[in-house]
Amino acid sequence: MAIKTEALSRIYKIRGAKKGEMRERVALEDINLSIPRGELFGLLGPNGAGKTTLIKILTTLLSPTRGRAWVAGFDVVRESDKVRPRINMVSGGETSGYGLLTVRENLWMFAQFYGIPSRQAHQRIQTLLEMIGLADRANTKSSDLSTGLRQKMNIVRGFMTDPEVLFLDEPTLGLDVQAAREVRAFIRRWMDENPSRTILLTTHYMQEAEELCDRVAIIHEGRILACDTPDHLKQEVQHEAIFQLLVETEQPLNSLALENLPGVLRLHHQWMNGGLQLEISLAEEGVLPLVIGELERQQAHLRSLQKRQPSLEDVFVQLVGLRMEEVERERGNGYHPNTQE
Ligand SMILES: Nc1ncnc2c1ncn2[C@@H]1O[C@H](COP(=O)(O)OP(=O)(O)OP(=O)(O)O)[C@@H](O)[C@H]1O
Repeated sequence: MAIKTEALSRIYKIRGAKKGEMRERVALEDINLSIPRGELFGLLGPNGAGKTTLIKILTTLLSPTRGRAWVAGFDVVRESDKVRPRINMVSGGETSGYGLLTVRENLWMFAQFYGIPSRQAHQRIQTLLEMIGLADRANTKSSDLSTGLRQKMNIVRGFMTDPEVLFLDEPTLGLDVQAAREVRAFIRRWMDENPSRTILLTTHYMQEAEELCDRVAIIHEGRILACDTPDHLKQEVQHEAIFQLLVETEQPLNSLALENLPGVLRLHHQWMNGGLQLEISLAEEGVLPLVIGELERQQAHLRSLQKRQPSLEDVFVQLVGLRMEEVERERGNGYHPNTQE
């Protein structure tokens, strides 16, 4: 196993409202994971689910409160000195390196920190810069790079040591569609080049988990709710018929009346492009005429109707009862600026 955890838990002590009062916040509870070598494993969950805490423990930056974890066969607490040379980590949105140095100089500096022999370092930097599409900016000061290009430099920094196990915490956070696509393609290519490489990636982008990961664990409030291949996870909701409807209406929609129709499993609605977009999960397709009838009764005019395949978002909703963005909104810390959607 590249990564293994047994009943791993982490509790933070936080100040309570009263003076001197300390409270406990459970960030991870009884996490049991077995990730074999060669797997690109995704941890999918909203902000605050415990993803970063888990990565910090596995990368020896934080101690667990209970339970044990092994990375590359070594205990992350007792043998942290053996774990560290075998791993690397990249976090989305981080700014590593010095702005005054060029891309190549920054990467060279990190190669020296990591102890990579000079000739090998030069070669790896060049190969990785070409692979990720940054070779033409090698001599640009990193402070002059856009967010996307700076993140590509960080990615090269993480991959440069050719780690046995690589941890990517939200690697495409805040990137535009094109940059995110290039970073994902780079990650997949790196994995395909060597079957013994392992990546644990965290994300709250459903599509990223679905597209990139061999297996995905859905994590919420410190617990793993489901863990399987994206296809197997989606099979759980495969029997549902999911429709996207765009309606025009002058008056507020009585969504409760729609939700209470027999056979309607879930309903989500939001204003979009001047109309109201409804996403509705039905026990079977035959329920659709009832929905359309109710919309007509409410004088909501149907502008478009589309059936769509179930996604990991539907799996999340089925497990948690809310969409991921609703969980994040409820937490009150807003939604990450999601430029990819
Ligand atoms: N140093 C800390 N002290 C107290 N509570 C913390 C600390 N770090 C994280 N937490 C809390 O632990 C829980 C899990 O946080 P964590 O950062 O691991 O989640 P996450 O899934 O990585 O989300 P994000 O993407 O927002 O970092 C949250 O409730 C968070 O507020």
